[in-house]
Amino acid sequence: MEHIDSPVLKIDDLSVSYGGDKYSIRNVSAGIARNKITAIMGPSGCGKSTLLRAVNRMHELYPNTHNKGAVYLGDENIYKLNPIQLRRKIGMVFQRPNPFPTMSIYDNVIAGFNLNGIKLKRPEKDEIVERSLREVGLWDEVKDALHNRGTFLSGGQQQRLCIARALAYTPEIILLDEPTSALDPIATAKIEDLLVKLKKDFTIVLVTHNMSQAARISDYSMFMYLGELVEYGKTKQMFTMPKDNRTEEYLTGKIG
Ligand SMILES: Nc1ncnc2c1ncn2[C@@H]1O[C@H](COP(=O)(O)OP(=O)(O)OP(=O)(O)O)[C@@H](O)[C@H]1O
Repeated sequence: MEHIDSPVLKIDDLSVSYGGDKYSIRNVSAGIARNKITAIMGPSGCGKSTLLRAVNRMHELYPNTHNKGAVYLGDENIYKLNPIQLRRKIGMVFQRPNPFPTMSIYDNVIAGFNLNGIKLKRPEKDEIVERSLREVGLWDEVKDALHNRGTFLSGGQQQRLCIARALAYTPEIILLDEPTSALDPIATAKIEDLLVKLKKDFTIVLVTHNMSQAARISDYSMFMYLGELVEYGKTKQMFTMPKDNRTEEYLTGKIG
């Protein structure tokens, strides 16, 4: 397994169950490299989303979950933090662009603050909205329509809006669960370019089914299989010289 010096996040022997003694991921340990893109790959049901959710405690939104092990953000075990505070530091973007349908573009960007009862003055809100929309390359496209609903945007624009919503909190880490699987190739390419740009300021962890996407944009890759982290290393190395048989079989299309 890849050793990461001074990781921003350290996953330590983590197992997660949605109920009973069946664990959907088992004994996962890995450091996540700061200001890099880490891809999580593997066949359907291998536990990619579960691992991603466990890193900002979104899995706890399902009933009966429990976990063993720990995840450290700096020196703090995230399971000892307040989940709302934690999700300000580790944001999440989902597969389907999900702007709040009744809210304007402007309100979508600052939704996290409003929903959590954080009061901001108008100039602060304006500043956060403009900064976040600029960061995702959407400002020029929407600056004259900020008070229109976000759902009028194209799928790719909506997904960039959802990334802007995550960035509004200036998190340390952004988790993305198959963020381009509902998008066409042009919108996908824009999101991929955006993620490569964003890694200068943020650490990115990306679940993807799309091996060529992982190869194109990630620095490190994890290969998961049946709930286990089978291989973790530099993406180039994993794609050219996988160490585990199962990784090779997945990359060559024999499993998954
Ligand atoms: N809310 C849930 N309740 C119970 N079991 C779940 C839940 N979510 C996932 N699981 C189970 O956990 C295991 C891992 O699922 P997970 O969604 O993490 O895999 P995945 O690799 O992300 O799959 P996919 O690529 O299909 O999204 C599967 O066996 C799945 O059935």
